[in-house]
Amino acid sequence: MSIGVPEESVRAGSGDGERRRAGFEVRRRADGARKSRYIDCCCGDGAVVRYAREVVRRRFGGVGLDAILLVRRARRQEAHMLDEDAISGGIALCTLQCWSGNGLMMQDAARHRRPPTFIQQTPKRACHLGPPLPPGQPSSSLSPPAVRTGSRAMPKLERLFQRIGSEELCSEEFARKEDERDALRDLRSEFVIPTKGDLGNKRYGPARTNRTDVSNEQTASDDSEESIYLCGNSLGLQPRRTRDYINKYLDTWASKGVFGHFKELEDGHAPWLHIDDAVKGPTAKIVGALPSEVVIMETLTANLHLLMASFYRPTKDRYKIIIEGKAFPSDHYAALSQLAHHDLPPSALITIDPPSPSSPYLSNEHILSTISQHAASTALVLLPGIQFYSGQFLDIELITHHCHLLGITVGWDLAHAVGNVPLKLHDWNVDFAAWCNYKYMNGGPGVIGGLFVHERHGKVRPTALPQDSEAVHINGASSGTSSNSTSTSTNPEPHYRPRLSGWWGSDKRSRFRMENVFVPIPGASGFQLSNPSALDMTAVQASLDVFELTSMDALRAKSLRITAYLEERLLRWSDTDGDADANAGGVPKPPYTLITPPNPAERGAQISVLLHHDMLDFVLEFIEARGVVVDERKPDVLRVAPAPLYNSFGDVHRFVGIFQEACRRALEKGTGKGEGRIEE
Ligand SMILES: Cc1ncc(COP(=O)(O)O)c(C=O)c1O
Ligand SMILES: Nc1ccccc1C(=O)C[C@H](N)C(=O)O
Repeated sequence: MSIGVPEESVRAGSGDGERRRAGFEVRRRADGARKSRYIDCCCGDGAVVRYAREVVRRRFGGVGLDAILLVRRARRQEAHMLDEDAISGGIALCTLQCWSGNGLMMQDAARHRRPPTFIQQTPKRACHLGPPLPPGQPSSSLSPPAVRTGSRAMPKLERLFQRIGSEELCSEEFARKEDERDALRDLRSEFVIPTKGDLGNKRYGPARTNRTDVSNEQTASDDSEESIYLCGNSLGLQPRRTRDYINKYLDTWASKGVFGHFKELEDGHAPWLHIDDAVKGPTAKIVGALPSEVVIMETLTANLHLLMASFYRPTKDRYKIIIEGKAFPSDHYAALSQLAHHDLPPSALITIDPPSPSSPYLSNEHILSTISQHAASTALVLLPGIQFYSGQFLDIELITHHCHLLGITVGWDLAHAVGNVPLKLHDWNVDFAAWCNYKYMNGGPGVIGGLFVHERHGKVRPTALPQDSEAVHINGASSGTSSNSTSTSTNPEPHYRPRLSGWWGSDKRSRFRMENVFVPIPGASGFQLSNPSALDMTAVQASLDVFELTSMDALRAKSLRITAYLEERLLRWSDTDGDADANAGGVPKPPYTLITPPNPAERGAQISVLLHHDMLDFVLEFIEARGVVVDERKPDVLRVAPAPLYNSFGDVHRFVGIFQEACRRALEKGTGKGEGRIEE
């Protein structure tokens, strides 16, 4: 076997009936399976296994491949089950994924003991990966398969509250008990929750609302009551400490002037000169990076451009950019304008489109096959970690790996993912990523953003001597495109990835010497341009300090629970006491559908609700008059996001009550008769 370690055959643990039927055999390394956490998992026997091994050996030389798992993708359930088994055993997997045209590849292989034809299947087209190679044939004749490393990122998770009867689930008592058992409930007090009155009036500070609701009835009973704020996916709430931190910043500026840049103050924050370093550690934890791989700077769209200036380097053969069809407009414009900047036509922008307008879900198969289809001419893939509209959490690890196998650089817009779902940007080998700090990060409207550059792209090497032939190519970038193109022993400039530069990206020790020699700080900091707004940095620091009170894992645990609760409550529409299944048995269906993936592993905190047509305006007005804050995406979608840092189960309970009442009133008024539409 290519991994070249002693092995012993073992049978799978739980759930191996299906494996046995499919001819699965699981092998573990004998040299301490627990310690090494490696597994070799092959399907079928004889020819199939030999073929798979041969493909892997030729293509990857066995290097870094610890396991092979042939997954029958046409039956997703089974693929999930297999991966989950492996995860529960704490096992790292590499996956060679193959699809069969008819979904029967594994069984055929097991029964007939013959090598299958590997087909990568998509809803639209199938592309052959080709038949098994005869020995000795060069591997370049194979199209690369999708390969996953590391543990499965997207297991199929259960619907947590499915079995609880509606009477119990929909009671106030249930929400209260959930809040009592919520280990993070005290974090809510770290935030300023606007009152209903605050939201309604036009002045600063609290005041009673004079607003009337759409049906001219009594509005919210008590203006001093906390609003139901489920809009952290757009603008997060203000941490209480933000005001204190900003006051300190103002005091420092008022009392120290320019010395505030340099002076260590008692009980103060980091001198402004070092404020970028002070926020690295906590940021790195949130996105799963090394501190040197992240920097807080500029804003999201600006950062995407800066990163593309470095990572999108089109050539005659490879010049396309692939984005998703429903990309956030700013990303779309950014990608298009990058093409124009390089004198390339708009047709070089390839979009991964949802299968149908009413179903925004992008399956891995669809994403990977679109990328594969354009691989030969693609330079860059730019995708969202979480899709802003549907709330779908993309499989960053899988897609990144797929792109890398095809020689494509891939960047991620993490606007809706950062602070929302656990990320492992370093381990997932992500090339670059950018995000904003005003959504789940709670840094304040339009506050400074952040970016990630993988360690391998941020290296800065000392000037090479001319005879050092390796040094003329750094991280795949030709020295001819870098500012330091003429490398000689007298040239003081180091080698680094080309970029658009500014003085704040240059080494702190020489930054103020004004010598006009750019010496990039290794890592992401070397991508900085200007001195950052200390006011913005202070706000981000306050929000990061709230995150420091917990961990992304703890937040995710709560998020999974509270979002599942929201989903389950929305699915129980019936006025009567039936449970969720009763809806299928003739009880009226709700006048809305949920377009966010039902698998909790494939979403963050947001549930997008597609209302029947023409209901949105009425529903929104009705719920806003009662102190609910969610956001709308015309024509028919409401996005509802319980942020685990500050939202309670009580919030969700109150929201669903008001929202469903609004829907009933809308139906009574005669709206909501047609199916809803999502953005065209
Ligand atoms: C996915 C996504 N990308 C880009 C942006 C634009 O961000 P900014 O205005 O901070 O550049 C946003 C939000 O506004 C967003 O949600
Ligand atoms: N920054 C804003 C300013 C005003 C209104 C909305 C935003 C948003 O951020 C929208 C968000 N990106 C979205 O997913 O819709």
